[in-house]
Amino acid sequence: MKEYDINTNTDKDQQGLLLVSDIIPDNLNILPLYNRPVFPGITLPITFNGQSHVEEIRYAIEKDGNFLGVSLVKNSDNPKHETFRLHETGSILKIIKIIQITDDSAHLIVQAISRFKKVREIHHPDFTRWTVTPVRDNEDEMSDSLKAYTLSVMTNVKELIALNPLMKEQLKMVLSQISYDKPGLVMDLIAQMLSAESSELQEILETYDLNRRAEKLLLLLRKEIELAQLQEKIQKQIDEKINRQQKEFFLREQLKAIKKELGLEKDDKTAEIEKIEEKIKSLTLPAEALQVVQEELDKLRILEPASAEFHVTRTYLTTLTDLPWGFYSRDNLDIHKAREILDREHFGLEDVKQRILEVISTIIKRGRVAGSILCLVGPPGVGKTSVGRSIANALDRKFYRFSVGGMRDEAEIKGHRRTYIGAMPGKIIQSLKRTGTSNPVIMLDEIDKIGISYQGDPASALLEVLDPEQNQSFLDHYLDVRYDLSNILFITTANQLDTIPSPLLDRMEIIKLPGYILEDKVEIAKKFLIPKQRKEHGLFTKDISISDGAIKRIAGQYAREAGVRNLENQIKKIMRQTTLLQADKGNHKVQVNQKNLEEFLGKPIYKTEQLYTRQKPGIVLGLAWTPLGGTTLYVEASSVMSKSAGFQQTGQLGKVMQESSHIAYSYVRSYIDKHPHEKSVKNFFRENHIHLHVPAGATPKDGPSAGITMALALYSLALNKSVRRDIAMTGELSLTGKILPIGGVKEKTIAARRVGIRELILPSDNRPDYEDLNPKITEGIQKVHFVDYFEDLIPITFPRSQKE
Ligand SMILES: Nc1ncnc2c1ncn2[C@@H]1O[C@H](COP(=O)(O)OP(=O)(O)OP(=O)(O)O)[C@@H](O)[C@H]1O
Repeated sequence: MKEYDINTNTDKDQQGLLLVSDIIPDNLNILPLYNRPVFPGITLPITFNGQSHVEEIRYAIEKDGNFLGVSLVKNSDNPKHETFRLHETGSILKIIKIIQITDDSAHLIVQAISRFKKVREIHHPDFTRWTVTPVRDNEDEMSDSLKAYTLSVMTNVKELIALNPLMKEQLKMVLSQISYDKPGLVMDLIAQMLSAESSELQEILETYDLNRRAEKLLLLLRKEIELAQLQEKIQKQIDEKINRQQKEFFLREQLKAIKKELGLEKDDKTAEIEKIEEKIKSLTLPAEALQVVQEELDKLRILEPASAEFHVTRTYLTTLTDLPWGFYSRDNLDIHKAREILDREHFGLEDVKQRILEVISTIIKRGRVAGSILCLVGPPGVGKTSVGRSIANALDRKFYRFSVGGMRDEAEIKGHRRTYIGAMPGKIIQSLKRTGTSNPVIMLDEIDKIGISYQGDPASALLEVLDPEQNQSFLDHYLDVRYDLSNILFITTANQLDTIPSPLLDRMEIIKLPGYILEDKVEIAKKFLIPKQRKEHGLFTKDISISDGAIKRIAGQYAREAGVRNLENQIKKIMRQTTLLQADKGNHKVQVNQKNLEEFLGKPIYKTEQLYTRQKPGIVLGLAWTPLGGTTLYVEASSVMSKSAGFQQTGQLGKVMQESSHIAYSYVRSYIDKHPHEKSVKNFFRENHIHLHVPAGATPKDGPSAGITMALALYSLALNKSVRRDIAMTGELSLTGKILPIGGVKEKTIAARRVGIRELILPSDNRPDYEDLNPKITEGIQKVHFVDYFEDLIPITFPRSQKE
């Protein structure tokens, strides 16, 4: 039996006296500790869970005089029996107070009395029970080395206290209570406070020799200090960062306040409002707009800058004040200069230029645009857009262009109401903002392709914009303030007139650009397209030359359409290859001529001038007008012997064209009946099923102007005689054989010339149209036959030898 002084603070006088309750029994119940060991000298609360542990504690209270042992569970030992898992050195605890004890948990306040060493295990069916021997520190003789160790420990502890404020209070209290003559106790108390690993702490517990214990503790203390230093460093860095940010924030706020106090700077909202007010001063706002602006400004003043409403109002005011209220560019009043600009930028187009100059001179004379809406109509690539730009240049006005093709929403023209999120003004107001003047030239492209949908009718919105009666006070939904558009010169472009809504068409001044003949294209290429593309590809005159013959071949065999865009594309192709050749071979001069053209552009797209090189009965060359320009078109008729007569047409003919084919069929049948013909001819339509076809079957065609062509094809088929190859015709046929006038004389003449036709047949009523044509267009046409009746065609079209 060993005795132990449990009161660490007891006076020397009391040391000899021992209470019965302080006598530690030899055999104790041993309870496991899972986290860290308990060091002697410590009083601490402790909880044990589990029914068997509660039983053990009860036993300790009842039988072992409140003493029990605790020992740390080993990490990787035999888990089967706790005995094998427990370290053999542990601590003897005395239960000082029972806080709560239930069937499966016990909360206690215990005091660790001393270390113990296991002597042997006592067999007990339910408990882990060992015979233990308490281990006391030998502090009787304080050697010098132990003193030194103790001092060193204390120095390190002080260092640690300085670093770790959490430990500070605890350690301070401990240190104040202990004296240096109990170094073992001091070390145990310090060890209890360290955050070291449980195995390291257990090692300290198991080290009975004080010098060695101090050594080990010093190691742990150093570690702890380093950890604390690192922690402090990290903390400092974080603090610094936060402090810097806070400092900057405070300084900035202070600066703002100082500046505001000194009147040097306003807050964001005031600055914003003043900016808008400043802008208003520079504008000539009409009274209505001014009132709205003032109202909106008042609203802005009371709104919170962070609110959505503030944002909406500010955007509205910015848009409104960004418009060029009262700003007009000064028009060029010199008509000669205007003519010079038009001539400089475009080849040919004499009558177009003439019409444009008339419009410009009116604008100059009246000093305002009012009423002039130009509509440039023509196939793609004939220069509608570039003529529009030239008009702006000639007038010295800003130019803005946008396409209305496919536009389905009225809001694109008139804007969205401001209540919608992301609302914007319409295209017209946007173009004013972009150009910065109230009198630009605005080009509305593809007006013939404007759409209608459930979102409104953009065409009627356009009417409001274009109509001189209405556009003085145009109301955009977003702006909600009237804007005078009457000084804008509107130019529209279209490929065809038929699909333009008639109220719009009525208000426009139509200027037709019919397309170019081969010679024009060669000139345009030489004078405009080649120099332009050369420049755009970074080439000089010395780098590339394209012979006249080659240009002619490009225009004739690679780009035969009415405009010059394809021609320009072919020229681009040559330029691109030149730049590549130069990159490969250094400063290499490229010379393109008729012979080597194919090396650049590949095989020609159009080989022969005409589809048919040999004429056959039933085939007649007609002339047609399409949105892509004038074109030549063959009509083919063929017969199938059949018991029942019949007539069918193919080639995607529109309704009007189908009707006119029926007229041709009926008329030719009755013409043959009424006039002397051979019997086989007389019976031809009764005995044959007739098929009429217009090639390029995939392209839709319509209109009445192929009437005479179809009738002649049927007549030629019935007679089994071919018509002349070198003649082309156009004209509407009435049921009585009268030939009625048609449109697009100019385009059709150009188309005929493009394929080398030299003789034309036109309705008599179209004579003035033809005679009005520029001699340059009619230059290559040797003869034009003006006809009134179907009969007139016969002597012209059938070669003399075959004539009846
Ligand atoms: N008479 C001309 N003189 C000089 N260049 C021309 C002439 N006609 C057309 N061009 C040029 O042809 C190119 C195509 O013209 P543009 O784009 O104006 O055609 P467009 O008629 O507006 O075609 P789209 O209907 O497809 O918009 C432009 O580079 C233009 O400068």
